[in-house]
Amino acid sequence: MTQPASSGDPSRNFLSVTQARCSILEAIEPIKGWERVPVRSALGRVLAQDVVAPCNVPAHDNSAMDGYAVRAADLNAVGDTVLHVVGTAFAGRPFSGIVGPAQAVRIMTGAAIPEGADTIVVQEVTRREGDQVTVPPGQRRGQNLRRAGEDLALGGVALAAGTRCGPAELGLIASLGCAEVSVYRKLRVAFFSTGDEIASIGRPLGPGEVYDSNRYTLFGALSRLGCELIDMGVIADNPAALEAAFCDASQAADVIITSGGVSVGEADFIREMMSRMGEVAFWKLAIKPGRPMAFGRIGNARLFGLPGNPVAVLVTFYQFVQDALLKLMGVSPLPQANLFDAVCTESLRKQAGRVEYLRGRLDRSEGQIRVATAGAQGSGVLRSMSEADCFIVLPEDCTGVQAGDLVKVQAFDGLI
Ligand SMILES: Nc1nc2c(c(=O)[nH]1)N[C@H]1C(S)=C(S)[C@@H](COP(=O)(O)OP(=O)(O)OC[C@H]3O[C@@H](n4cnc5c(N)ncnc54)[C@H](O)[C@@H]3O)O[C@H]1N2
Ligand code: MOO
Repeated sequence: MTQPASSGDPSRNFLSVTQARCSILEAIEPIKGWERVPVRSALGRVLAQDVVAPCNVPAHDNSAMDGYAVRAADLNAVGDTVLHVVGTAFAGRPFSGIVGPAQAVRIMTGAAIPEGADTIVVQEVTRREGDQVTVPPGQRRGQNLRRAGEDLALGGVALAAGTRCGPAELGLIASLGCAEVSVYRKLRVAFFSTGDEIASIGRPLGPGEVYDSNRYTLFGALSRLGCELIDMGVIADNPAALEAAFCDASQAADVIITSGGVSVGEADFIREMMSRMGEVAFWKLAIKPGRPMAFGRIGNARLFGLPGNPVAVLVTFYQFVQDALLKLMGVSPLPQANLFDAVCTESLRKQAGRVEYLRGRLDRSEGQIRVATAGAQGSGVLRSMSEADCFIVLPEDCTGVQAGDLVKVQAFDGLI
């Protein structure tokens, strides 16, 4: 899809947030390369192949409780049963004999169920005298047993390709005895800031300059995703330097992310350069902040030209770029947007025709989820972004909110 040139009417040619998300996700496929890595190195990585269980987990029937392994057929339905204790089974040190009629084996949690036994009686209800144990009525055949393969069955898919590995997945892979897994190679992301006024940290600001914060927010967001970063620094509003940067980035990276220069100002020629060197599918969105955001490609590299305003960078990153990167990294299915209702404690002005993302703070006290804005909402105000714990998401058709109205919020937990 290529967005038509502006007709001069500012309300036209703005792509909706939903359309933009869909066309970005439709346009990209997971990268192809993968590698074998040791289990611990798989943290945060995406499985490129199913992990098929090479054994049962647990490997053998075992006891879920400390107690006695018995034969249900021996137990009296109404009165007590006295059994002869013939041995002990520890976790890792099984009882090697067979439990015969009227016999029991002392057993610990995790120990293999001895042959002949089919039921575990929990220690607390029994009475032990010498080598005899008294079992009360009311036991159920098969109780307190963990069956071989009840967690993961031999030959079954323990983890599907596309799963992003967290702590539970590392443990699960280890529980199968696997030392290595196949994961997609790391996504290579090149990023740079643009603008003559952008100064790198470490030197005093010149007249009219601002310190580059976008490369640091992007560094943080991309590092969390586990991308291989190619930080290309700050590129001035100079066509030759920009062209060289795009050329290098498109050869080295799967994805190029820039900030600044995508609006309509006289030094905003990033977008034109992107179109000349590659292809820009669209660049004007019905969103605030983040209205000028270019999506396209240069060569084989996907391209996200984010706006310069620091909060617009973060909003567009989390609403469009992050899921696109996850899809490229092989994640399937993509995480669901964590949207829920909250009572807005203040009135908010809103212009129809665009989705607005306000920085909010949630209050979950007193049995109700409430939200208020987290300070000044200008697109350059990073402080309120840092103090926020959610976005308040006001849909396109909303024309304002009264205090006490329900609004949709998107918590930063799991998103940022
Ligand atoms: N006539 C119009 N002007 C603007 C429009 C518009 O539609 N018509 N859109 C506004 C919106 S919305 C945004 S967002 C900005 C985005 O413009 P650019 O992507 O061209 O961004 P710049 O002009 O380069 O910078 C905007 C702002 O952000 C500061 N900035 C840029 N890079 C960084 C950085 N790496 N670290 C910190 N701060 C940065 C820059 O100094 C500017 O203040 O355009 C509006 N204008
Ligand atoms: O959309 Mo701009 O990103 O409002 O500041």
